[in-house]
Amino acid sequence: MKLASKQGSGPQQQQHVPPNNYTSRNPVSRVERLLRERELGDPTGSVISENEQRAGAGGEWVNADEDELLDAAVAAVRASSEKREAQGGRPLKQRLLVVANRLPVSAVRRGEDSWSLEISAGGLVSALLGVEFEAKWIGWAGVNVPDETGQRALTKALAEKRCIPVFLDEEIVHQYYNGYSNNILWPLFHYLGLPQEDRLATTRSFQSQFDAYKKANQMFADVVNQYYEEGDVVWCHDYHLMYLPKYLKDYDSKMKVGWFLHTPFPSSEIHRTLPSRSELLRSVLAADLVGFHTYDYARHFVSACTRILGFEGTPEGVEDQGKLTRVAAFPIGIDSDRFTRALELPQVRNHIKDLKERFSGRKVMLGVDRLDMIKGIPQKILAFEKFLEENPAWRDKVVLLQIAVPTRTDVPEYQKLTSQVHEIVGRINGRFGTLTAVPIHHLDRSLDFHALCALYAITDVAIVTSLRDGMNLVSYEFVACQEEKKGVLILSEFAGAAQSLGAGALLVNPWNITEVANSIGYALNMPADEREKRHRHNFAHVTTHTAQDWAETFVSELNDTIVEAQLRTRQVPPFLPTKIAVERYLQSRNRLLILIKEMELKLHPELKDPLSALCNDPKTTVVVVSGSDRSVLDDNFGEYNMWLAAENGMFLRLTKGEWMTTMPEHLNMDWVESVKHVFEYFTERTPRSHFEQRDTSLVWNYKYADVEFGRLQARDMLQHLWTGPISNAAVDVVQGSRSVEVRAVGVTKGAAIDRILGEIVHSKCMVTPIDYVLCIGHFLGKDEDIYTFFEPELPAEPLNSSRTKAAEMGKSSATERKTSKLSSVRNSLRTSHGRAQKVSVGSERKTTINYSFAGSRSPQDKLAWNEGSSVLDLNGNNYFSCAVGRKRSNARYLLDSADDVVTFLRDLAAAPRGPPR
Ligand SMILES: O=P(O)(O)OC[C@H]1O[C@H](O[C@H]2O[C@H](CO)[C@@H](O)[C@H](O)[C@H]2O)[C@H](O)[C@@H](O)[C@@H]1O
Ligand SMILES: O=c1ccn([C@@H]2O[C@H](COP(=O)(O)OP(=O)(O)O)[C@@H](O)[C@H]2O)c(=O)[nH]1
Repeated sequence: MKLASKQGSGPQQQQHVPPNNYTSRNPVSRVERLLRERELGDPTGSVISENEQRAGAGGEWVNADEDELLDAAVAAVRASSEKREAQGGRPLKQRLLVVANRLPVSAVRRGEDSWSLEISAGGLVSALLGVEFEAKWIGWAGVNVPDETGQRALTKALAEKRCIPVFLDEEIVHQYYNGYSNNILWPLFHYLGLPQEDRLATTRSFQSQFDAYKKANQMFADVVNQYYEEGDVVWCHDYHLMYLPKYLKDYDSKMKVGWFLHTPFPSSEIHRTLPSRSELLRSVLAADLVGFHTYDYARHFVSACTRILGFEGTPEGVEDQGKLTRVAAFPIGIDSDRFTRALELPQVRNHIKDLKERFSGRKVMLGVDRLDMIKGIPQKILAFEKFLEENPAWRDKVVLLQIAVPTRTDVPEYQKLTSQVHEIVGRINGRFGTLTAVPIHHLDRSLDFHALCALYAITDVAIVTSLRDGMNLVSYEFVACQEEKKGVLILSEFAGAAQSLGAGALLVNPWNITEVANSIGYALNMPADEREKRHRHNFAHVTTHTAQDWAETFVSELNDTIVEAQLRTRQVPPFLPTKIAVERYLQSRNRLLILIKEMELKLHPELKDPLSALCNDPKTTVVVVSGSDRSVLDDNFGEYNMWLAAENGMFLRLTKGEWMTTMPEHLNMDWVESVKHVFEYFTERTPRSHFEQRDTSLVWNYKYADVEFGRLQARDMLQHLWTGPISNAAVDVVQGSRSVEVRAVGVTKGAAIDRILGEIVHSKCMVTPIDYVLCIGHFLGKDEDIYTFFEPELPAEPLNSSRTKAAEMGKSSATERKTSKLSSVRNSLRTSHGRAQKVSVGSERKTTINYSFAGSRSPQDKLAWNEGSSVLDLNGNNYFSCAVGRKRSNARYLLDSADDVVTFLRDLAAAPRGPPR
């Protein structure tokens, strides 16, 4: 996947990073980085003090006490952050609301108004047990409570544990939990496909289950909303609650919402089979931050959003109309200390002793799984059978202990699995067992924490054969308990944990029974030094990547993401104050009008005369910048007295002169041939589409094709490109409304302006600095850097905005600030970077590029010309950047449509002209 880095704001700083941008562990906090990018610099400034009031990067979490295991569960939901209040020095706490389908405790009714609470089993609960937070946990208590008395009593009992129940009735649980969540989403996300929808076999259709799913999500949202206070962080968990971010944001768009998926997110090819594929993605995208266990899952999610929704995938996440949802990988961990501490407890030591005696003379193999089809339990047992079959000498020397925790027992698939596993175990024990010993000990129940720790500690070989698994914490827990024994971990390559424990484990494909059987043999015979080496590696990982880190990183990133979104000024700008823009135009001495046209270059007939008038005004320079090639610009604008910038400014000409190239040196174009193959392939398969090859880009256009089909093809094309020819190339991919463009990195309209202006200034021999800039256009988000090109030296605010008013009241000097650096710059572009050179249209001669990318120079630095003279004398009031037809933009102003542009340019042209310069 080719992704442009966000490390620099200027086009010159665009660089390419390896495709792991969805990972979250950055050395510098995201906000700091953004501040640096935005040259706000001082981390004690006003923006950061807003940031100070959040938990997160650098924040200290308050540790809660941990007594009993149940209290530990409660502590798990106690997220607290301490940050110093800007003035008083008092700590500010940020509350965290953890929302998951299941509470960390399940309720068991003891009487009309009495309840006992038990710890729920499963990875999500275990992970959060390892986290010390000051927070509330909102979820389902795993039980139907139809009566008010019961609900009241349970609410009270849970409140002591900082848990808040969501009461779901039986029918909803059937359709939402057993049905949509566990019979549809769960198998699909684990690559087991969708169940057949058979109206004759069940009254529950996909649709009714989906409706119940939405209803349940709404019920969770209602409860969250009831407890939510401004400033809280709401962390939603898992596939049960994919609608929750949307419903929460419907309540309050300012709510800080994160969503984390504990399962895999499958390839978009799998996700697209889901009838409600788009709605679910859109609802998740309402969150501010979306997290996954691995980079792969994050990448799959982003590609599902680009392919299914047609949104833009960026290195940061998914973007739609300027609204970014951050997507990142946050691999979960465990609280390893809790396990190592438990091993020291007398009752655990006793248990260990008993188990050692019980299995003395035999090597112990261990499997611990919920009895779920994704865990590959039949595959594991069949591999063990094969091993025994092929290694008779081991038959009385090894035992497999399989803990199979019953789960989702109301779902028919799980019931079938239970019978299947029992049948296989019975057969194998019958085949290889003796009167006194059986090779497989199969337990259909859960163990308590201490029993589990003892089992992990005495195990020689742990075996995890998940067919798919979000992470698999059992493998982490086993490693944490093996400091003494240094046993071997056999681990499915399809578990998320394979990415972190792969170096120390024996990785297997669970579908390959022969391979798994061989690995069992290899593990049982592994020499001590190899075991030691492998264990060391994994132990170091497990003890340093803890559940606490995971949760802190997520919450901190969520806070940062929100501050960042506020800083990221993809805002809704005000409308262009056309009257003022005309007035200022009249008052100025040297104006620059930059008109940007994307694909459709045909000039509006009513614009011909005004454009001629503007072009012929000696105090005005008009430039048309386009992604199109030279001949297209020639055909459409050749008759005017203006500058043309083709292929995003790579070629330039005054209409009276010849084309010149401003192409940077060292522009890597090695990718062209392979991209061309992909374009040819899709052109052949998409009637009425075509592609153009330009000097710095390739554009596939489907504006004349069937729109729907064209879009589908474009999404497929992007997938082909990302996974193939451009996966390592220095290119940007720009998705247009009817086009896909692949262009060399740095070929943006903003980057072009730097080079173009140098050329114009030089060739026009300007003596008067440019004191008015109008930059107006209709194009894609990627090229928006053109609007910000002039910004660093200008006040940040446009006219009419609320922030400008504040600035005008207190800091009018900002608006008056002029381009002070201009005269201090000694070397002009020309002398430092040379001149553009002429080429003729269609010429093979590609002259060397004389402008190298300009780094982080300010526009004035960029545009200083000969020895000390100024190119720009622009103050904020005379700068009008204006986006057409976009809702959000980096431009200062908006115009609704092309018609508004025509009206405005007509007004501008009709304004009285000044004397020649
Ligand atoms: O609540 P249940 O229906 O009984 O299911 C138990 C949990 O199963 C899933 O666990 C996942 O989360 C683990 C921690 O991130 C991860 O290691 C594992 O690979 C996943 O399968 C499910 O995602 C949870 O919501 C359930 O609570
Ligand atoms: O008898 C048992 C068996 C398992 N577990 C816990 O259940 C979790 C299973 O998590 P994992 O990520 O391996 O898979 P999941 O069940 O969440 O899919 C682990 O923390 C185990 O310690 C448990 O509490 N009691």
